[in-house]
Amino acid sequence: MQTLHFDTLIIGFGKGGRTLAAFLGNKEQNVAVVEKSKEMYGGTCINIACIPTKSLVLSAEHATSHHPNTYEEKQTYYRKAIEEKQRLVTTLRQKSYDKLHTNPHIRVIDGLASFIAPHEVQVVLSDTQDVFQIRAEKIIISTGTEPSIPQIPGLEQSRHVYNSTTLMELKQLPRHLIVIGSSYVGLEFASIYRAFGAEVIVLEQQGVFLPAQDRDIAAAVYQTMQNQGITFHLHAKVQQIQDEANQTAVAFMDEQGQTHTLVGEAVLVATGRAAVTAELHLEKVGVETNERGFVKVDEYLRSTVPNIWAVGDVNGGPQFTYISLDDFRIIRDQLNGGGKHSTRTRQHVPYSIFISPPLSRVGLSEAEAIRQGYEIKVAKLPAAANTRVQMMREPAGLLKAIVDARTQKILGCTLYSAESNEVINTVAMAMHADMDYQVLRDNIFTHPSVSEVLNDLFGLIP
Ligand SMILES: Cc1cc2nc3c(=O)[nH]c(=O)nc-3n(C[C@H](O)[C@H](O)[C@H](O)COP(=O)(O)OP(=O)(O)OC[C@H]3O[C@@H](n4cnc5c(N)ncnc54)[C@H](O)[C@@H]3O)c2cc1C
Ligand SMILES: NC(=O)c1ccc[n+]([C@@H]2O[C@H](COP(=O)([O-])OP(=O)(O)OC[C@H]3O[C@@H](n4cnc5c(N)ncnc54)[C@H](O)[C@@H]3O)[C@@H](O)[C@H]2O)c1
Repeated sequence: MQTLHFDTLIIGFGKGGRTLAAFLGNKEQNVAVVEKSKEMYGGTCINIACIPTKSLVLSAEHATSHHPNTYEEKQTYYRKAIEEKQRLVTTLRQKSYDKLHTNPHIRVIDGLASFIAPHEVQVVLSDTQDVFQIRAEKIIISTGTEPSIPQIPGLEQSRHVYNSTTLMELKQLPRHLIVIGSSYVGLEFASIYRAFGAEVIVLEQQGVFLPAQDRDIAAAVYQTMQNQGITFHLHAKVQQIQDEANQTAVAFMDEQGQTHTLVGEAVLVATGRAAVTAELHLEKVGVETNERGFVKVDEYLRSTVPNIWAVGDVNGGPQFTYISLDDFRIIRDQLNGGGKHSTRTRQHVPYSIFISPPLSRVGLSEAEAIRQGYEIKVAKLPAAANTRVQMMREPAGLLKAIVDARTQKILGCTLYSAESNEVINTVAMAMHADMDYQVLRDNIFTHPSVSEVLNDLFGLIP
């Protein structure tokens, strides 16, 4: 069997993997990137996650602002949005491929990789099914995650059940969407499809909505989404899915043990994501995984085998593209001899759930700060206090800042407001710079802007 030799082999074309490939290629090291699907050049984010969903969020907001009346009008906006999403994804996928492909030190291989030995991987080419081996000094596992599908009778057989990838392939706007799961994926899709005009019902097995958030923030989100026409059932145990002529029936049990049946055109399963490690045959080389299949790594992302690292979702860290990118920085620092950056030095990671308006947070919630024993000062402000969001006709939302009463440092901030996905980065920067909260209270911001609300919010700290 043919064996190719490389300095570094990267399995998976995701954010961390491809950024590392470009970095090493520019240093004239020989790198192979093995990706099992041409449709996934660029990875999950570009092709089936962040980029297409956020393109749909913007298109859905545009559609809402035009108040389409009939289903046909709504359908036209939806169809155009799907086309625009596809155009964007195709462009970015090609750009991503070209960036690696045009580098003479990088070889992109379209095939499925699995381990044979700590330095050896077998590759089955996607087109021809030809098999060869790659030998590399360093190997980076960057194989990401895929939808985790619960065992529900009838789910597998149904023609109406989708995951986040397949729902976005639907060219026809479903009249009703039943969403199972109310975290990032469930809420973002509920928000998008509702804005396009579908009837949306969300089923969540937990009894608490957005359990990681303070109750006042969660209540504000719940209320706003309800006002937008989304129905929620918490404590909902989905029991069965059964197709009817052009629809499907979803039976669930409520907290009291009563069974209800919902009928709809489409069901989205948004119940989390599982590590893509089964095909790698990690057991052959002693790369250990945890009970959920994620690769076990230390703070420098080293697996249990010395020359093998894992970056991105597959290492069980937070599932965000910017974390995958930061994983690249951890590896880069090690390969450069510095090795200072690690998951332990990573701090103040912000996040946003792209509902309308987006919910963004950095640092601790009020409840977490109290649990951790801090003496705190808290400020709260309705998002509508900001003139810019009023102008944008998006006044919904609630803002909250938590400050350490002894040190005046910012412990956390939650912004449920239009543009919060941008503004939260300013707060995160202030936290990184270890600034006192008064810096945000007194900083000169442009006017009118959403960021200037930070003057008002931190000005309310007692
Ligand atoms: C619907 C949705 C929306 C999201 N929105 C956001 C967002 O707005 N912002 C954000 O930061 N994050 C978002 N995320 C999370 C983000 O997409 C992921 O954290 C990120 O893409 C993970 O990238 P990665 O580097 O781990 O690898 P991935 O990009 O997942 O790449 C892994 C690649 O490995 C390939 N592969 C797997 N096994 C093999 C094998 N054996 N051989 C060869 N190739 C293989 C796969 O085909 C895949 O292309 C979203 C996720 C979802 C599902
Ligand atoms: N804006 C973003 O950055 C963004 C957007 C989308 C996804 N993501 C990432 O993708 C990851 C996956 O997101 P997700 O929302 O799919 O998963 P998740 O793990 O965050 O949440 C899954 C939800 O489904 C519920 N659930 C599980 N099984 C259920 C069942 N049988 N019936 C009813 N409810 C059930 C859970 O209680 C939970 O609320 C997240 O970790 C996130 O980091 C990020």
